[in-house]
Amino acid sequence: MLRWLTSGESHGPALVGILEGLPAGVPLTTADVQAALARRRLGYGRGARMKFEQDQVRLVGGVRHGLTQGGPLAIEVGNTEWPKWVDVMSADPLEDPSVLERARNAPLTRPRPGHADLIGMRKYGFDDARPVLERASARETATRVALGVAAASLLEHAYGIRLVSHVVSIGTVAVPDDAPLPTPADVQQLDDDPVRCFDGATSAAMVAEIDECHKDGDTLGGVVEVLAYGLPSGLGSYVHADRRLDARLAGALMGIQAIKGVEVGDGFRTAARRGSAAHDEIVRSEDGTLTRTTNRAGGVEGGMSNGEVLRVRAAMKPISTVPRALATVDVSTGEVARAQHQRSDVCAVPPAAVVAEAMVALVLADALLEKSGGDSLDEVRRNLHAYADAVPERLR
Ligand SMILES: Cc1cc2nc3c(=O)[nH]c(=O)nc-3n(C[C@H](O)[C@H](O)[C@H](O)COP(=O)(O)O)c2cc1C
Ligand SMILES: C=C(O[C@@H]1CC(C(=O)O)=C[C@@H](OP(=O)(O)O)[C@H]1O)C(=O)O
Repeated sequence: MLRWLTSGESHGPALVGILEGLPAGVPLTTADVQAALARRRLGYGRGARMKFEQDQVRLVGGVRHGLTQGGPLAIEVGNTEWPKWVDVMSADPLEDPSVLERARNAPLTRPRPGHADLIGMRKYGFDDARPVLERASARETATRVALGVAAASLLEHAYGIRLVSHVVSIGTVAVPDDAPLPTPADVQQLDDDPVRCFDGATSAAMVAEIDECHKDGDTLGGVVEVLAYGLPSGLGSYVHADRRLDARLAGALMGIQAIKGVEVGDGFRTAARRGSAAHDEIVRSEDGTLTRTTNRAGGVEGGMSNGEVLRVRAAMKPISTVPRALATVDVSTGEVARAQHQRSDVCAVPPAAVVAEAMVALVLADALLEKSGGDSLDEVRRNLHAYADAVPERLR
């Protein structure tokens, strides 16, 4: 079983992620993690913070000479902006609390609709939204992406599984339904695109939509898709609700800040179809193996991977800190007010795709290890191939 945890605040000294349950021998370097974090910073529409802040990666535990050792992996993602926040976010009591008067510490008492601010203050007993937003912030997704690198490395080195993430819509601008799916060979093109979109014309329209929205002092959401190529058949199970691969993927994707809906395969569109046009017929291909004429299910049937390309989508709501600030109440005075706003992303759908890819990697790595067992990468690989080889000819 693969377990993960993260800790840290948006403006704290660092975030920390721990991943337990990885076998020994999985390739992982500081540069791999740094590259993944750089991809998470990409995307047209992000705010000023992405330009001046840097992620500083340190592999703290679980890796030696570029290979995991079987113990918990610990990754620290330091924040170069920390010197500006040492007083406001100090873990220890301040010797001279008056420094806070000079620091960025005015209590945040105008909770932002769509954020955790108001309910977090109510629930944890704070008079100030600062501690709520510090932990609710999607800055935390940096650690998930860092841990996802180790999961993706396991998937690739154990069985050649490769993930791809891309943006399928921003606001009302969407890629055409019949647009080709990107493959692992297209990842560089996606990384180079300003909005991580595989369709050139749609990408340009998305950029224009973000510009328009920015001008209007507004924000945007959208839909991302993650694809997994090369999965073996039989990850997850139909035997119990919490073993279903689709349920685990949906839970992991819904666990990302601002994600409000998940689709597996054609998802909600399938509900409008007749059964004869909703499923994927089984045919014998020329090489003698069983295959499908379509992939509407998105690679999952009966809560298990079916050997086709996995396809999951996640819908992100528009950024909650709207520059044309929304109505709220100042909870310190009870007066009608406008929500707190300093700066914000206009649109964070492209980085959300990278975060979704990391979450899918973590779920698939967990499901893969559940199938294979194994304490070393070699053992995982051997077991997976033994399983695949043992499937009788008539079922392949
Ligand atoms: C990659 C990413 C970047 C985000 N950037 C911002 C941002 O700059 N400003 C903002 O208000 N919300 C941002 N959010 C979304 C908020 O954190 C989110 O709306 C908030 O946690 C409340 O959403 P919830 O109701 O799903 O928890 C971002 C989310 C993600 C995934
Ligand atoms: C720092 C990151 O994202 C932040 C997520 C975020 C939010 O409210 O979720 C709000 C913004 O931070 P701030 O309010 O300080 O401008 C984003 O920049 C990051 O992704 O690394």
